[in-house]
Amino acid sequence: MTDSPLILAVPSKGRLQENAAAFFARAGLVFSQSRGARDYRGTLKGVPDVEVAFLSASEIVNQLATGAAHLGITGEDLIREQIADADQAVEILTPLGFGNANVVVAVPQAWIDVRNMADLDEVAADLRARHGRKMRVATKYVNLTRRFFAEKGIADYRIVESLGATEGAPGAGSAELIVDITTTGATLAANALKILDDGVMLRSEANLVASARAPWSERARAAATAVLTRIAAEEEARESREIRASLDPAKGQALTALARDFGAVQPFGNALGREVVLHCPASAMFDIVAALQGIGAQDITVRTFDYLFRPTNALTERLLKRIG
Ligand SMILES: Nc1ncnc2c1ncn2[C@@H]1O[C@H](COP(=O)(O)OP(=O)(O)OP(=O)(O)O)[C@@H](O)[C@H]1O
Ligand SMILES: O=P(O)(O)OC[C@H]1O[C@H](OP(=O)(O)OP(=O)(O)O)[C@H](O)[C@@H]1O
Ligand SMILES: [Mg+2]
Repeated sequence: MTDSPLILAVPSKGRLQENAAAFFARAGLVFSQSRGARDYRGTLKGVPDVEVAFLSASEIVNQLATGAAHLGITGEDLIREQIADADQAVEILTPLGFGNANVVVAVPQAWIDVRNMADLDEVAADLRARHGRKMRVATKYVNLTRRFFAEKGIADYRIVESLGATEGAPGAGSAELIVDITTTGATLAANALKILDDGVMLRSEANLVASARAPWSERARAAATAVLTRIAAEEEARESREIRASLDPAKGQALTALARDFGAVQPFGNALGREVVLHCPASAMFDIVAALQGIGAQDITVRTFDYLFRPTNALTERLLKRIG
């Protein structure tokens, strides 16, 4: 425990695998799987004290919840479904912009009069009256479903646990409706299902997640800081631009005001003679260029970075604040 390494859990299959690998690669974090591609453990090139565990998105949630892994990438849908006390057990460090999918309640398109969750009350009553049984909901999101249906005041139903091909359940007659994840809607459409108007239970995406229960040794902390520093520097770089220009030094005050107005910084100060260097949010770049032209700047160039290392970063701060 005192000097356990950092365990980093990475999706090894399914929808998140490719994007997760690309995400780490962008941050300059390259896996080495010493014993060939079927090895489920690896290391990070050039970052000591990290053990990489290649697991399914769902197993990553289990390991974060128990503390068997320190950091991992997985879907929020699985976190909310599989961990009852998610906010105690884990800290979501940042959403990653991939693996987007909604967990939804869907019913047969043929149910023309059923549009929202409240309408399910009538469906349930009808099934009971006519067939003497409960309305059945097929899903693998048992906990999310119970919570959401309770919030919507739907109580008269039964969950049929599904382990795959959930969308086929109504057609096969094993359930009346389903709760499942959807991205393009193609699978729902292929099974003649529609999402209820208020039936989006959760908008999920992949997240970088830390375990609050893992053994955060000094070694693990240092390794996590090294990993998060690279991830944050890549993100900071992607969201930033460097602007250089030639400007009359007498315009120093106007330049300082301009930088302040647009949230730009002058990393080398105001003392470069005619040379101006600004770091700015990518979104403000064209406005800043126009403003610079407005005060007489010339030969304005804009560059992107591969990495931008700040003295500290939000990811590391968030982690350290949480694990104390
Ligand atoms: N259609 C989808 N598009 C984008 N992301 C998805 C999609 N379906 C699932 N995901 C995300 O990826 C996670 C993993 O789902 P995926 O189906 O890839 O897992 P898996 O490794 O195949 O495991 P299983 O065998 O249980 O399905 C989901 O929980 C969700 O966060
Ligand atoms: O809205 P769509 O873009 O059609 O995507 C939705 C489908 O994708 C997922 O299944 P997946 O392909 O991962 O197969 P699985 O059920 O075997 O996990 C999910 O369980 C849906 O079935
Ligand atoms: Mg799947």
